Amino acid sequence: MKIALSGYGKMGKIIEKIALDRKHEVVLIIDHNNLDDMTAEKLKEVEAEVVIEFSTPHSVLDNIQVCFEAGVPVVVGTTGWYEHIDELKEICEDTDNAMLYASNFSVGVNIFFHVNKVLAKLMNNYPYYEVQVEEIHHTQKLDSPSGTAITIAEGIIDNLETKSEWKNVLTDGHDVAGEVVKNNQLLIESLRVENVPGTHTVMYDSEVDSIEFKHTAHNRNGFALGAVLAAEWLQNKNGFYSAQDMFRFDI
Ligand SMILES: NC(=O)C1=CN([C@@H]2O[C@H](COP(=O)(O)OP(=O)(O)OC[C@H]3O[C@@H](n4cnc5c(N)ncnc54)[C@H](OP(=O)(O)O)[C@@H]3O)[C@@H](O)[C@H]2O)C=CC1
Ligand SMILES: O=C(O)C1=N[C@H](C(=O)O)C[C@H](O)C1
Repeated sequence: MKIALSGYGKMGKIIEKIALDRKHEVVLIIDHNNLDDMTAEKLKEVEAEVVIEFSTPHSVLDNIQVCFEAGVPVVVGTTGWYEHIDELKEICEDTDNAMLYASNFSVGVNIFFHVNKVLAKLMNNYPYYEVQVEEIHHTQKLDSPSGTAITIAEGIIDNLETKSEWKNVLTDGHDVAGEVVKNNQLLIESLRVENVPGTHTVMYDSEVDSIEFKHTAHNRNGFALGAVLAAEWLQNKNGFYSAQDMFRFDI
C-alpha cells in the first residue's frame, strides 16, 4: 500500500520501519518541517491509499478532516481528542469515508481491554473491593489520562454497577488520598516518569487483599505493528471503526 504518515515522532518513525518491512511504500511524511503539505491535493498527488495519523491532540482533528476531504482512509492512533468521536463518526459516515481509531493498537492491550470488562462484571458480586486505574507514561506525553486508561475506565464503568464516571488525577507520585473522589467516580491516577512507553494497572483493593491486573509495554513496537495491521485491515472498507472491530475476541 502507499502510506502517508501524519506525525513523524517516536511512533511515526517506528511505523515507517514496520511498514517498509511489510513491503509497503511510504509516499509522504508530515512533520514540523512540512506541515503545509498536509492537504487533500498533496495526498491525491502522492496517491496515498491510507494515512496513519500519530501526531498531537492539537493537530489530529484538522488532519483527519484533510483525509476525509481527499477521500483517503485514515488510521488514527493519536489520543486526547475523544470528546469529538460522535461528530467525527457522523462526518465519516455522511461522506462515505473510512476511519479506524484506537487508543492502543497493541494486541496485548486489546486482550487486556477484553479481560478488564469480564473482571469488572465479576466484581459486581464483591462490592467491598474498591477499584482504581493507574497509568504511567513518559514525561513528553501531552494528554492525561492516557487514551488507553480512558478505554479501560469505560470498560469498567459499562460493567461495574457502582461506577458511572471517571475522574483523573495527574500526580507526581504524591498520595492521592486527599483528592475528593465521589463513590460513583472511578479514579484514574496518571504518573509521568522518564522513558516509560506505557504501563496500565487496574487495582481492586479490599481490607484483606488486593487484586492487580497490569499491562506493561516494553517498547513501542506493538503499537506500531498494530497500526500498520489496521491500515491493511481498513483497505477496501468504508465506515467508522475502532480497534474492537479488528481485534475480535469471541469468548
Ligand atoms: N494508539 C496507540 O497505540 C498509541 C498512541 N500514541 C499516541 O500517538 C500520538 C503521538 O505519539 P508520539 O509519536 O509518541 O509523539 P511525538 O511527540 O514523538 O510525535 C508527534 C509528531 O507529530 C508531529 N506534529 C506536530 N504537529 C503536527 C501536525 N500538525 N501534523 C502532523 N504532525 C505533527 C510532531 O512534530 P514536532 O516534533 O516537530 O512538533 C512529531 O513528529 C500521541 O497522541 C500518543 O498518545 C502513542 C503510542 C501508541
Ligand atoms: O503517548 C504515548 O506514549 C502512548 N499513548 C497511548 C495512550 O494515550 O494510551 C498509547 C500508549 O499507552 C502510549
